[in-house]
Amino acid sequence: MNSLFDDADIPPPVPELPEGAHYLPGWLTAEQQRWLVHRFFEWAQGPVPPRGALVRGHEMSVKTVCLGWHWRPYQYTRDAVDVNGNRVLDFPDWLIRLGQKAIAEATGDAAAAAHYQPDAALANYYDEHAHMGMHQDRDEKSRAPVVSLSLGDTCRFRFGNTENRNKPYQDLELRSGDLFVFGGPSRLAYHGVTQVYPGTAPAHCGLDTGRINITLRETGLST
Ligand SMILES: O=C(O)CCC(=O)C(=O)O
Ligand SMILES: [Fe+2]
Repeated sequence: MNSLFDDADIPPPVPELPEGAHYLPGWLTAEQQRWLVHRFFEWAQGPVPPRGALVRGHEMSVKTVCLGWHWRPYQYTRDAVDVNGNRVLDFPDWLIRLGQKAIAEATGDAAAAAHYQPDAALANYYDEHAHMGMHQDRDEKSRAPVVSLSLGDTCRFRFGNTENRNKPYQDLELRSGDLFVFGGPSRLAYHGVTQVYPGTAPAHCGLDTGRINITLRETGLST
């Protein structure tokens, strides 16, 4: 076999998604991925360490560090009241611009992109055993889209409907560098991460083990 035509690096076909959901595989360059991975490790050294949030008394397997606003179920606060009480890091300007670029390229709607003002980021770290159950992102007052960036290991991402956790849903693989956006009629779709595939992170992404996912949101809150 001629390895020139090896298909290992060709992503699977892009699935048909419900209105408002957009999947842009390979959106981040290798350099951008490495840069974001470094930022994640800086954030993790910041005033609030990553922690598994308590959901109905159970600690999530995913460890989360927040920017702008601290998220805990089912509330945003400026201070990490359920961790160490410290105020979270500010939401950086460059991350607003990255979010706007993501909206522009995912939706083609330049006006929506210009108005997008994400003010909270949840940076999640998944080890090989971590997963995230089906849920809606509904603690935000704003219904502006959620922008999701994936780094490191590939995962199986389940994107469902707005009614319940069950079918219909679609499974897709989110790989390092992929962008996923959900807004409009898909803003409150249930979604989750059913599996992380260890050892699948590309060497260029700067993360040896595990997966990082960064979601950007507009909280709709002020001060
Ligand atoms: O890790 C992902 O791809 C999804 C993360 C997510 O749904 C969340 O942080 O609310
Ligand atoms: Fe979510």
